[in-house]
Amino acid sequence: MVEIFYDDDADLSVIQGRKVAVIGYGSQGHAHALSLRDSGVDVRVGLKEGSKSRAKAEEQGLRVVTPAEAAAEADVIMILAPDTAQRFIYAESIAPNLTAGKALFFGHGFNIRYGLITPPADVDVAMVAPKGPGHLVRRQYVDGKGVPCLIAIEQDPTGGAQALALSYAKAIGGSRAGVIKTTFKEETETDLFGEQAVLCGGASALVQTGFEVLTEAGYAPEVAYFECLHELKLIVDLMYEGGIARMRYSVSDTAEYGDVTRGPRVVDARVKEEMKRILGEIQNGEFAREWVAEDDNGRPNFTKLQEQGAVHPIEETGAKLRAMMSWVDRPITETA
Ligand SMILES: NC(=O)C1=CN([C@@H]2O[C@H](COP(=O)(O)OP(=O)(O)OC[C@H]3O[C@@H](n4cnc5c(N)ncnc54)[C@H](OP(=O)(O)O)[C@@H]3O)[C@@H](O)[C@H]2O)C=CC1
Ligand SMILES: CC[C@](O)(C(C)=O)C(=O)O
Ligand SMILES: [Mg+2]
Ligand SMILES: [Mg+2]
Repeated sequence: MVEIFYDDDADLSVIQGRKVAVIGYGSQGHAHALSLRDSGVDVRVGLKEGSKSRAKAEEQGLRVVTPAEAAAEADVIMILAPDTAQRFIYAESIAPNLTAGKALFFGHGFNIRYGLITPPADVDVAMVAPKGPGHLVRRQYVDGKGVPCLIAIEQDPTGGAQALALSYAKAIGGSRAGVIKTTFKEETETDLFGEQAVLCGGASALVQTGFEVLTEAGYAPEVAYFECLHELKLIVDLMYEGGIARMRYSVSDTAEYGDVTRGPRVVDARVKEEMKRILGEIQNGEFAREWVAEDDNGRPNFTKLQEQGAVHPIEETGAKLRAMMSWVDRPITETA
């Protein structure tokens, strides 16, 4: 059984008594820094000279210093820069300032799990990993709700790492929804699997392929868009609120019969075998090696695939239709 913690299990004063550095001000960084600040925590943002994010962080009332200055001032250092940049930031700016008794925090376990960062034994190493995109982490916090978080403790020389991680999770709203204790290994491997096979990779490929099948068969792209993308959110909202059972309760019998008889033909045994291969590449480090090398080489393949995705016909159809729905096409947070 996993351990789940809620607001009453976490003491906000622990993180309020520390100085926190948030390195990076992107999707997660802005959400953590603003919500920590709003929870009464002494927070500074670490960004390199000339950073594109600096103006936004300052406009939003945060003090911005360099990553090295932030790491020197703070005793809790949360790295929320891209996973592939973290080992360089760590070596240049954090390691020289990581004195005994400080805490090094991560929002995802990639660099620890794959041995790209090796902190000294006399610092706490922990993770607070929200299970949702950073902009929604912030939106939920502002709305008085929260995105569930995972916490993990890799090193605990002070004996206080878990209380500190729970307190941090409370400050960003995580313990309103629930904080599950895991390990760096479990978080990293499941997170990568989820985003590749189901949440991002699986879902995008399913939507694009469904749209292609309908439009190639001569159906209107607008009808195909509503059917394969727009309505997906409405269906997933029902799953989110009450599980697959609630979704099946709400759709017609005709839809439910099609679901249980045709769904397994789309996601069949071959797809499951491919998902297992993808999990294997995550577990044996092959994906991490490929991604780090791709980034080191200037991301040629990634850039090509991003460009292909951006010009997929579903994007043009979607942009036109979303412009007609003011409540759909909006910034994802006030601060984004
Ligand atoms: N995106 C998400 O919702 C989730 C992310 N995570 C994890 O959170 C971490 C952060 O991810 P995410 O928020 O997507 O990251 P982003 O790609 O949004 O981070 C961009 C930010 O990092 C800054 N940055 C980039 N390079 C450096 C550098 N060398 N020194 C200092 N700052 C730098 C950028 O500055 P500039 O503007 O100057 O380029 C920008 O402020 C990762 O570990 C990720 O796996 C976990 C859960 C969900
Ligand atoms: C699903 C993608 C994610 O893992 C996340 C938002 O949780 C990420 O790395 O961005
Ligand atoms: Mg994730
Ligand atoms: Mg992820």
